[in-house]
Amino acid sequence: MEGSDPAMTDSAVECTGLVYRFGATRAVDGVDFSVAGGEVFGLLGPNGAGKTTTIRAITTLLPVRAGMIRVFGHDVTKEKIAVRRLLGYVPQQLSADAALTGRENVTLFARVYDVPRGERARRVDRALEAVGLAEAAGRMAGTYSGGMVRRLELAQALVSSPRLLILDEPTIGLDPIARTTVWERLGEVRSATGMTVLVTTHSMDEADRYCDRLALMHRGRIRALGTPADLKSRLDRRTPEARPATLEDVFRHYAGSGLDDDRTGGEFRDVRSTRRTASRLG
Ligand SMILES: Nc1ncnc2c1ncn2[C@@H]1O[C@H](COP(=O)(O)OP(=O)(O)OP(=O)(O)O)[C@@H](O)[C@H]1O
Repeated sequence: MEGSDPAMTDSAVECTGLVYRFGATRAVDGVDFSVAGGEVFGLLGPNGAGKTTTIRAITTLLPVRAGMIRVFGHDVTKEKIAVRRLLGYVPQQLSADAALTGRENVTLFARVYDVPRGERARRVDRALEAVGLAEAAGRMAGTYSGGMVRRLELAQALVSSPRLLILDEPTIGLDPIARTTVWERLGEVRSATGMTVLVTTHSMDEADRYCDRLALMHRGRIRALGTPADLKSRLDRRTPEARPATLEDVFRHYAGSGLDDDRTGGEFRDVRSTRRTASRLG
């Protein structure tokens, strides 16, 4: 598919047989899934399940040594630059600079992503507007609330007009109103542009409400895949109970007793990284 026309495929992401090891740890252990163009696809799973490793491979930040990933038909190994041009990525780690204004932060990303100089100012304003930060754009990012920082990071990723936006835990550490605002802004950009969204989350509630389809990961593998309604109704058939299954029931069924269960495979560094993200946003 080298040099193929991305418009020729409806599939935003095709991930086949992905295996990724950190030394002896098989962080991703044979993962297959595809994300259709225009959908919001959620990767759900406990700490250490392999979600971040999977999306870092999709973004080309980790090498794909076993398996294959295509983004709009482009092979992430052979066509790195083409893939990067199609992507926006909001990592878990802080990507905004507290000592720069909101506008300066987004402008920096516009340069990094090679947004043509003549279009930069307009695209930066549009991205800030899209996330509701037009008025605060002249303020230092260090004075922003956690929700504003997350929306600023969203603007940074949107400035290149990506066809695929990848978000790692976009609402971690945010209060309920800030969470809703992030999702609403995302929804508005999606309806305006048809952008595809791939998101990792621990929030069952958000996965249920905002994702078209979900893959539930546990110990490097996908244990269940489908729409939130599918996943819940499948569980209903297996364990008929008085009340309908929730997504949390689905999660417990496939991943053990809960997010903080020590059998789920999360390690110290997983907790540390989650806390670091949460505290800088809190
Ligand atoms: N740089 C690294 N070096 C060594 N092991 C790592 C590294 N990154 C991840 N791992 C291990 O790989 C496994 C999967 O980690 P990953 O970060 O992909 O999980 P995750 O599902 O994203 O977790 P979280 O929800 O905590 O972000 C874990 O066992 C983790 O400890």
